[in-house]
Amino acid sequence: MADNTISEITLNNGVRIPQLGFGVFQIAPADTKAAVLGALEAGYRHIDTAQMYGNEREVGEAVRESGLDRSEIFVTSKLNNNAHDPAVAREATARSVDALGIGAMDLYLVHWPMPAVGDYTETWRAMEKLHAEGQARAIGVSNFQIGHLERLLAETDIVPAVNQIEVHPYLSQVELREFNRSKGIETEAWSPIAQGDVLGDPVLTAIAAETGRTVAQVVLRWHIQLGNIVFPKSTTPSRIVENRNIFDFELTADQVSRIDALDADRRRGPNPDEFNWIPE
Ligand SMILES: NC(=O)C1=CN([C@@H]2O[C@H](COP(=O)(O)OP(=O)(O)OC[C@H]3O[C@@H](n4cnc5c(N)ncnc54)[C@H](OP(=O)(O)O)[C@@H]3O)[C@@H](O)[C@H]2O)C=CC1
Ligand SMILES: O=C(O)C(=O)[C@@H](O)[C@H](O)C(=O)CO
Repeated sequence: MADNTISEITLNNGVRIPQLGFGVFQIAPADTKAAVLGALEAGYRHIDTAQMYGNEREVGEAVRESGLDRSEIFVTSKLNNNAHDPAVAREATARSVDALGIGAMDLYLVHWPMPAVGDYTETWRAMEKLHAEGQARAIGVSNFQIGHLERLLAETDIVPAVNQIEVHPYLSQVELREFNRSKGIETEAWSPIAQGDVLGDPVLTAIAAETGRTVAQVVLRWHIQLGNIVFPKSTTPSRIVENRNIFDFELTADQVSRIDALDADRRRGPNPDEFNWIPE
């Protein structure tokens, strides 16, 4: 407990991923390199970006300029919603790999299933080919519901390594996380502190007082003990450090249960069954 080392999880193809990372959604390109360098300085070794975020180039610059060996940093990106077509997916992936400029991605995800727009099984077939060609060490999905996963598992070959979904104390996603687990798919939790929405909660505030930690640390620690992979976003240097320091304490089973009980099925982001937004 006391050494505060970030734990790792072994994905279903043997690739290892740090359980804590740093998310860069809504970090402007001009601010991204400094934020990622700050996170790497604080000890993070896992960065979560996406074509949609417009900051892959700056993430890559930070990785290259960090002084760390490329193999020490785990980088995830995501296929954008306008690329649900095998040929378009191939072009989009080439642009991502070029922008990042760090060789193969460690993990590459289909960002949203986009059920009314394209056929995500065709997109996944394209991802399988890109993986076989070495563009990414592991491939996975994001925002896939149980029905989407069942179809993928029935009609394609590679079981996604992860499913990156919205999870926080107000949306604990018990059923979907259990489904992921039963299929060997790791759950990645996006908006792990609900973009700050949970931070004033009285139950969480009480547990923070009991543990001598901040509410953000308590919530991130809850994710870690559930087995979720998390990558909180912050551009505040003190919070970047605070969020990293969650491996030197443990919540009791009772504290975990009290956080579990906060589930209210309340999303901050879109419902993946209905979200079919295509960026320009
Ligand atoms: N696959 C998908 O569809 C999605 C993926 N994601 C991924 O998940 C990552 C994290 O999710 P995100 O939506 O950014 O939300 P988070 O739950 O990580 O919350 C980020 C917000 O919380 C604030 N914050 C961070 N740490 C603290 C702290 N210790 N105390 C108080 N406030 C804090 C940040 O402010 P400040 O920066 O000012 O410090 C920011 O406003 C994204 O960056 C992205 O990588 C996110 C959404 C969708
Ligand atoms: O951050 C992401 O990864 C997202 O997909 C979100 O931005 C999502 O598209 C959204 O919040 C739309 O309102």
